[in-house]
Parts: sequence; structure tokens; C-alpha cells
Amino acid sequence: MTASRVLVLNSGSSSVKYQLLDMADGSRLATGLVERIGEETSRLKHTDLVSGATRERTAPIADHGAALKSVAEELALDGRGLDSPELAAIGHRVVHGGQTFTRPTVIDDAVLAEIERLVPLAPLHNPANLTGIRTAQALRPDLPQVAVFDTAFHTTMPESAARYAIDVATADEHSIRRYGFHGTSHAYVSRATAELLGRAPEEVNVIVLHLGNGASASAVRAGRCVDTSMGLTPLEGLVMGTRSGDLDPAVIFHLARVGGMSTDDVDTLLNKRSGLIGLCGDNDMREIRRRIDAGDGAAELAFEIYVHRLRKYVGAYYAVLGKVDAVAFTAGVGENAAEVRAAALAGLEGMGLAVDPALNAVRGDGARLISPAGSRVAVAVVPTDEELEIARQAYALVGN
Ligand SMILES: Nc1ncnc2c1ncn2[C@@H]1O[C@H](COP(=O)(O)OP(=O)(O)O)[C@@H](O)[C@H]1O
Ligand SMILES: CC(=O)OP(=O)(O)O
Ligand SMILES: [Mg+2]
Repeated sequence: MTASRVLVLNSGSSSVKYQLLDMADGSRLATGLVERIGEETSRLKHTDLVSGATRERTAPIADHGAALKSVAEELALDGRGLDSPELAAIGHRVVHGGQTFTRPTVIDDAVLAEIERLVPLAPLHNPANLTGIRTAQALRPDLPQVAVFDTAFHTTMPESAARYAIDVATADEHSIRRYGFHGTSHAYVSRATAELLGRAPEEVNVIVLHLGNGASASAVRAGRCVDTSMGLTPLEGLVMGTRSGDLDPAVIFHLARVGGMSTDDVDTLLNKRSGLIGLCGDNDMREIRRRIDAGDGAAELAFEIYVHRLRKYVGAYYAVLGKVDAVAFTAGVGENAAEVRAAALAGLEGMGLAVDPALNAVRGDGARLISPAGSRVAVAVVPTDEELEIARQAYALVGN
């Protein structure tokens, strides 16, 4: 029997999303989510995609190691446990790969040590990734584990985009530069957009707008990233569900000196109590739209601030690229919130950008154009698939 299955683990700071895929035919066998890890009310939702059966359990899950053990139990209940000889690899999303990792990498002790060294640059994400990897290694020591880095796609950015304008020696001493994140998604979506246009990735320039709970924009020229909105950490750039995105760094000094806040207080404020939730108390775009429809002014202002920032990045990346073939919307908000897509590009006909209201209103699963026929720049909704991309990259590296 040839081993052709890949288990993909996408570990967030307090959650793990996972999928089991068979790369022989690209089919998905199982998918699931563990949420609220480290809390009393952790929840695991598992779906066997072959039988369609779904199971849920709510019980404390202490850390990402315990989470992976629970996932292994669920897979075993379907008869597809981690001991299966059909498993070829486990693919891990690793958020911060620094300047070291520019491509998917088979994990050994040296790779683990480097991911560990990068923890200060991603304190919420890399420790969770490490725990997931170590647990997976303990469960299947013989199996190749592959790390796929969020930062990898962005390592092609020129120094003019990657460097902050601060003292060079200080920046270099502390590895301070713009790394960018969601790279697996930006890579997948920019390629899928070229495919939708019937062109090769090398022939097109694309602005990708990844709008999930975390959100980032990227400028992709001929298949290579030339700028992206997240920086040293996933805090810079767009307005997000709970993160502020861009602000004057002096806000931080002011909160410390005048507001008496500690570094950790400010960190929590900007990462967890800002963005949409800080502006109006909700971070889910569905709820914000519902409140706007009910005449809620705070929700409307939050929406306007979110969209204003997005427009600024579209304009900036248009200028960075010079010639733009497509703007692609992706992730939870980008794929579902037609109002965000319409508002972000409204009034930009002079730049060749327009959204057709009828096409924009169509709900669908696949990649689709929403610009009027004959538009100079294509506007598209392109569903992202980080798990498939991670599985492909892992399998390409270790599959037979
Ligand atoms: N039908 C929808 N309409 C509008 N927004 C949606 C819809 N479904 C999901 N979203 C938005 O997508 C977000 C989640 O996006 P997702 O890409 O899954 O995020 P993450 O991977 O960061 O958890 C939700 O917080 C919500 O704001
Ligand atoms: C890096 C990052 O922001 O990831 P997420 O959107 O999953 O929080
Ligand atoms: Mg995401």
C-alpha cells in the first residue's frame, strides 16, 4: 500500500483546525476544530467527511498537546488513527519562520531549535506550533513532519518594503523587519486568481485581500510577493477582528506615560481589544451588518473605519504594482461579506476597478469574477484553502 494521506494541523493561539487529506486523489477524509484550548469550556468538533458523521465534545483541553491527542482519538474512531500505514506525513502551519525558512521544511532537531529561537517574534503562535509538532512526533516518531511557514511567501519582498525606517544596527540586532503572515493563503489565492483568468501566475499582478479574523493585504507581481501589510508581527496593517492594525507608534508611549499602562496591558489592548471589537463590541462581520441594518451608529462607524483602511491599501498596492490585473477577496469576510467588497472598491472606476452588484450578490463556493464584463482590472472572490496548500507542499516534499 502506498502512503498518500496527509494530516494538516493549523494551530492558532487558542485553537487547532485540522484536516486529513488523501493526496492520491485530493479528497478530504476528515476535518475538525478544537477551540478555547486552555479554558474550562474547550470544544472539539469533528467531521468524518466520508460518512458525514459529526461528533462534538466539550471538556477542558489544557494545551495544544492534549488537543492533538484528542484529535488522534477522533480519527481513530473513524478507523483512520495516527497509526495508519496510509499516512505519509503530518503538515504543520508554523506562523513565524523569520528570515531562515523560505520554503516548506522537514522538521528535525535543528529546525525545532530555530522555530523555538523565533518564539519572541510570535509569542502567541510559535509555542502552540511547537507543542503540536512535539506531540505529533511522540505519537508517530517514524513519520515525516513538515513545517509550512506563514512568512515564507513574503521572503521575496525587496528591502525597500521589508525594512522599517529605523536605526539599521538596532533593527538588525533585534531582527526587526517586516515579515508578513498568511503567506500560504496569499500564495494559494494569487495562483488560483491567475488560473481563474486563464493565465500563468508569472503573467499577472494581483492584489490579494485576506480578510479573516486576522486580515492582511499583499501585492503579488508575477507570482512573487513584493509587499504585504503585516509586519514584524501580525498586528500591523488592516483593521482586524480584534487587532488595531496601523497606528502611530507614539500611541503606545502615550498609553504608558499618561495612561499608566504596562507593556503587557498595551499588547493586550492592541491585539485583543481593538479592531472591530474595540470599535463596536463585535468582531464578527455578520453581527456588525445585522446591527447596521438595525440602525446602530457604532457598528456603522466600525464598518467605515474597516473599509477606509482597506481602500488605502488597495490604492497603495496599485501604486506599488503599477499595473494590476486582479484584486482578489478571500477568507471569512472576503468570501462572504458582499457589502465589504462593494464598499472597499466604490468610486474607483477611474482606476479600472468596479464591482458588478448582481455578480457580487451571488453566493457560491468556487472562485468567481464579480467585476463587470470588460473591466480593465478583474475583481474576484477566491476561496482560500490553507490546509490543502499545506498538504500539497508537505506531500511534494516527502510523498513517494
Ligand atoms: N457569512 C458571513 N458574512 C460575513 N462575514 C462572515 C461570514 N462568515 C464568516 N464571516 C467573517 O469571517 C470571520 C472568520 O474568518 P476566517 O477566515 O474563518 O478567520 P480565521 O481563520 O482568522 O479564524 C468571522 O469572524 C466573520 O467576521
Ligand atoms: C498570523 C495570523 O494573523 O493568523 P490568524 O489570522 O490565523 O490569526
Ligand atoms: Mg485564518
